[in-house]
Amino acid sequence: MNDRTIVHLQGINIEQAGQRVLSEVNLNITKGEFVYLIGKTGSGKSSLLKTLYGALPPAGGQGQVAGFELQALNRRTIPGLRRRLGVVFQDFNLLSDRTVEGNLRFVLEATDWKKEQEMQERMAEVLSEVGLSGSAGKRPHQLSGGEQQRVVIARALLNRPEIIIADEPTGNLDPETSDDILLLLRRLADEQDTAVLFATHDYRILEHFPARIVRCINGRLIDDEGVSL
Ligand SMILES: Nc1ncnc2c1ncn2[C@@H]1O[C@H](COP(=O)(O)OP(=O)(O)OP(=O)(O)O)[C@@H](O)[C@H]1O
Repeated sequence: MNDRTIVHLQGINIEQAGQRVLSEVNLNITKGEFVYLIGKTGSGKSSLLKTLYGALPPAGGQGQVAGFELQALNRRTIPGLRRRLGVVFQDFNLLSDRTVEGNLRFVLEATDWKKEQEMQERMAEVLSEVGLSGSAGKRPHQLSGGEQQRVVIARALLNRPEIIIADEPTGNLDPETSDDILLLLRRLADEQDTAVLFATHDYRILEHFPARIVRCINGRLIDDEGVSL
């Protein structure tokens, strides 16, 4: 572990409804690193991601994410952790009755931004980063699936997260649009030093855009070489 470590798990056990899903998980991710998380359906990818964003307390072991101790998280500290993370799901989860700007504003207000000019500037910045500067006034249904996922990524970037946790973010997108979203996240990792943990079933993406891979298999997390982490 060093001062660029953003995820540090040691011997973490993960359970769902009292059943062990993953045992003795060790994982280190550093700032700016791009990591794929793969594994068959039901192998524990989403459970691991939930543990990282504080939605599933570990059933044993030790872990830190963005400086927060996972075992010590509680209702008071979880909002602080969530502010250091950007979470992107397969379903876009945008508020359909609000514009793109309204969706971004909703998050800024929920995370205590107060000054109108600063909010305007930050919304313009994140929309520019995802290539949607002209779309602030549109509603989600006026955007394509790829554009909606870009809005979700813009929303995830608002508070300058140290890591983006993406759970099958391209699962509902066609191959070309999936590539665009993947390349956007990889550019953010390179240019903004944001780590990205990208859960996917899409072996085409892994082949076309190689990066570090961690795999859930037989209740364990293993690295690219098949060594138990
Ligand atoms: N809320 C829950 N309550 C009970 N069991 C759950 C819950 N969520 C997941 N599980 C179980 O935990 C195991 C791991 O599920 P998880 O969703 O983490 O897998 P996954 O690798 O993300 O799968 P997929 O690729 O299908 O999303 C599965 O056996 C699943 O049935």
